[in-house]
Amino acid sequence: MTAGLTLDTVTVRARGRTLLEGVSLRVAPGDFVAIVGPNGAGKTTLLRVALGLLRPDSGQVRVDGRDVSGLAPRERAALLAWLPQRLEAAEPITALEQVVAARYRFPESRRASEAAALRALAEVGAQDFASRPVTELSGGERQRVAVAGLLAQETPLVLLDEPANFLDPAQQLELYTRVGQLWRAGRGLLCVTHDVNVLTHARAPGTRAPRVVGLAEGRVVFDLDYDAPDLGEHLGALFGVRMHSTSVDGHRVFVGLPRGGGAP
Ligand SMILES: Nc1ncnc2c1ncn2[C@@H]1O[C@H](COP(=O)(O)OP(=O)(O)OP(=O)(O)O)[C@@H](O)[C@H]1O
Repeated sequence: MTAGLTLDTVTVRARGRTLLEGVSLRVAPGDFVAIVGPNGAGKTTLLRVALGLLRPDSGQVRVDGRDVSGLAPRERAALLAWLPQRLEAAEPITALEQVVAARYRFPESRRASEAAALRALAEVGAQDFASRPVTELSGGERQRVAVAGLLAQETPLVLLDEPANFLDPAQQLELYTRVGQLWRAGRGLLCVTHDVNVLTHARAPGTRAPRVVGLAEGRVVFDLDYDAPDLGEHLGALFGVRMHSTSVDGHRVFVGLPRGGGAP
């Protein structure tokens, strides 16, 4: 099967340092893969390499069976959408303009692009921002506009770098519920997050679990289902804490505690 995103023994070096070492990973349509790891583990580097923004020193990245570095910008935009970690808004374009820009690969009229962009803004409850300059929006509002851009791009693969950045708890819950809808609609999702607990919101009752991939010093150290009994143990080792797993209203949640402390 060639559809989806495949990283095959990818190694990236920069300034004499190894940022990724022999990373192999596959995100097929309908997969939800979360990447977790300490600061500086290489998570963003992994996304950049997957997007073809950074060339691996060795190994291969294939999207839909093709080397990502050989894709023309429009071809790549038809396959991969991404939400970067930092949302820079240098130009005072409106939220609508920004989401329209996410449609550039579609051979369609301006009117059709605007209609699709407005639908996407409405889906994330950001229709009221449509005519406001993005430079005047709060971090959370800007994040919702960026998510509308992801929806408007209509790609089979979506890459997210800490999408809950800047969002309050209610917005985080909503965002991950929406991410879950994209997942169940058959998109392949690769999502960097510092907080595994948000993944529980992406899940509908009775559906399968997201995969959680641990990255440490540029290497994959585990690849487990969110339901795996030993996930807490692996997360604890990854972050250097004691990770307690519990259940709240049927949602599995993890709580990091200092090592050597007593039972909670
Ligand atoms: N172009 C570069 N040249 C040299 N070092 C780099 C370059 N890009 C990233 N790094 C280093 O590679 C390491 C991994 O960076 P990366 O941004 O991928 O980490 P991360 O896991 O996303 O971290 P965070 O959780 O803090 O966002 C860091 O130590 C960073 O300083």
